[in-house]
Amino acid sequence: MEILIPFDNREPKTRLSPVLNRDERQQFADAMLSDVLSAIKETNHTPHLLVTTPTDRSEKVTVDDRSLTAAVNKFLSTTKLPVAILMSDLPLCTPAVIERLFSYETPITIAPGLGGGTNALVIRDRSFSVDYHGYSYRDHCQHAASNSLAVSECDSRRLATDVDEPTDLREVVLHSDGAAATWLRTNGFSLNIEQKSGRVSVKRDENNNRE
Ligand SMILES: Nc1nc2c(ncn2[C@@H]2O[C@H](COP(=O)(O)OP(=O)(O)OP(=O)(O)O)[C@@H](O)[C@H]2O)c(=O)[nH]1
Ligand SMILES: C[C@H](OP(=O)(O)O)C(=O)O
Repeated sequence: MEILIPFDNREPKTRLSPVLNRDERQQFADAMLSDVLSAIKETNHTPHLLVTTPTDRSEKVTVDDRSLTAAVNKFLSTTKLPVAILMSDLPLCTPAVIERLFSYETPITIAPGLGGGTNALVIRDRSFSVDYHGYSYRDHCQHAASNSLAVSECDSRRLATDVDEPTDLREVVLHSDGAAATWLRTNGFSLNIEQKSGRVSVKRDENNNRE
């Protein structure tokens, strides 16, 4: 099956601005995309990048500079079904969880993100369209219900872990050895135990200042 991966690397991951400058956010977003593509390559599915600007990557590419929702819906209106949509900021994803995503037979499968987003979708019915941002998981479930489409939830920690905010970096360093984790380690990020709370966090080496 084709897996569409929307990717906009013009001004990516703005919520990581407190810890990464623009150049670093672009490198890190690109590393996360590499992890997602590496996982897909270990499956029989075919990646298809939906990008906002041309890319040198060797995968099948569609360039569309419209907003995320508009570009994905345009793609859905013309593509063959079923199709999957997988976000690029899921560096913990593995071939096994990608395969699991396809194991449900309902018209719609959704892997929700922590915080209410929609990290992955499998769409088998043409009456479905996307509406990203906010609590899009709930919106997508409601949209499916209003079209009488059954939904399966793919409940996966790895697919739920989208990297949006500085605290999410901890999950990457803890649970991955891929390109994004390597980028973080190379750029001075390591695990830390907070003295007061005993909670695990990441800290950045002082010699790796983001300025
Ligand atoms: N093609 C396309 N992809 C997008 C667009 N906006 C976001 N994406 C991709 O959609 C996925 C989820 O996006 P977000 O989590 O909001 O990531 P982001 O926009 O880079 O991060 P923030 O600036 O922090 O919101 C990622 O794979 C992004 O690269 C867009 O306008 N067009
Ligand atoms: C695209 C958006 O991502 P988030 O902002 O939740 O990471 C969503 O999943 O609706």
